[in-house]
Amino acid sequence: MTQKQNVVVSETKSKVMAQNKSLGGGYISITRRSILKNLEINNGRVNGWIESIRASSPTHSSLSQNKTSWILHHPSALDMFDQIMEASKGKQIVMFLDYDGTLSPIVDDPNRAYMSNSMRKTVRKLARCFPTAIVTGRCKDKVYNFVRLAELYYAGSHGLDIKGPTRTSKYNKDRKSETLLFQPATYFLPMIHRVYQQLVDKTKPIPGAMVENNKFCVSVHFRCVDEKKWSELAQQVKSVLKDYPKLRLTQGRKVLEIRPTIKWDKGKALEFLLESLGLANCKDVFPVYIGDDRSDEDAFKKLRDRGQGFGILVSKFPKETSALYSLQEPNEVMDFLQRLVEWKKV
Ligand SMILES: O=P(O)(O)OC[C@H]1O[C@H](O[C@H]2O[C@H](CO)[C@@H](O)[C@H](O)[C@H]2O)[C@H](O)[C@@H](O)[C@@H]1O
Repeated sequence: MTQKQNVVVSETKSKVMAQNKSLGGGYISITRRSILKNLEINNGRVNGWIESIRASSPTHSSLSQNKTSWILHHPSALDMFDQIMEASKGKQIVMFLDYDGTLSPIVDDPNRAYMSNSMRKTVRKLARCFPTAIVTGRCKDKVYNFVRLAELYYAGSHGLDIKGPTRTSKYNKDRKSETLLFQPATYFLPMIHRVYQQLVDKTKPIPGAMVENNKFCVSVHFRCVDEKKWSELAQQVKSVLKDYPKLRLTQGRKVLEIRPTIKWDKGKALEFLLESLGLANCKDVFPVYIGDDRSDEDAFKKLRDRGQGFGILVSKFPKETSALYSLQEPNEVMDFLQRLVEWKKV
């Protein structure tokens, strides 16, 4: 056994990693391969796009064969609960929670990605026990309308729009956090707005396509677009983006995300929030980040690099990840958060 990120992991890890890498090619179906073959996006680099689709939309049956070995590498955070708590002993736990696919289940209509009342109650209790932040690709105000908990920190637009709690709790009594507002990409606002409008126009003819304005970034959803039209959609996005070298394209779960090129992501947002809490240089901090998507990997990686706390990937399928642990779905996230609350009370 070896000690990694304050938590004990099994020696089988390296073997499993090698195995996962060699099995990586099986994550995409033949049909998708042929549909995506002609795609050119991000200055003609099609490979990144295909890989992203593979990782974010794993449906191939071979995945289930890999599951057993993957779970050895990323065990369930519920199964490892006691070990996790042991590793956090004497340290300040700080909770970072992604929204879509983590606190709310993935649904076809992004405007209806509601969080359950039981999840809201659990997160409310969690925030009484530990400093808690929502870190999301969504616009901050939109995610706030879903979560409706004023005692939390919010980092919207992939961390480009950060706001402190507006209700005091034992973690922000000094009221400094109430005035916390950080927006490192305001320069991009007019550009993002223009791109949003152009994308709405360009994607209108594609049935099922939907463009979402996330303030400092834009999401082009293709969950409800026929796979035969994915290529066309990507071409339209590319045709808009070619005039905006200061914007970059990333991909989430059936969504293309247009973001400013500045070096800022969910990992940097996590670090910024630790700093705001006065915990950035503290050895006794134990940050836990839970997320389901590609953009959450920046935060998982940040925790690995810092050697503090760990990430939990929410996924039913094996995915390449820097998270240490896994949970299968938002219901399991709720169970895990509930156990944290109960543990803190004891
Ligand atoms: O960082 P996140 O909170 O995970 O935000 C990433 C994207 O989440 C939302 O889209 C995802 O959830 C939708 C609702 O379940 C689903 O329809 C979509 O296919 C998913 O990609 C959000 O709507 C996007 O703007 C975010 O970029």
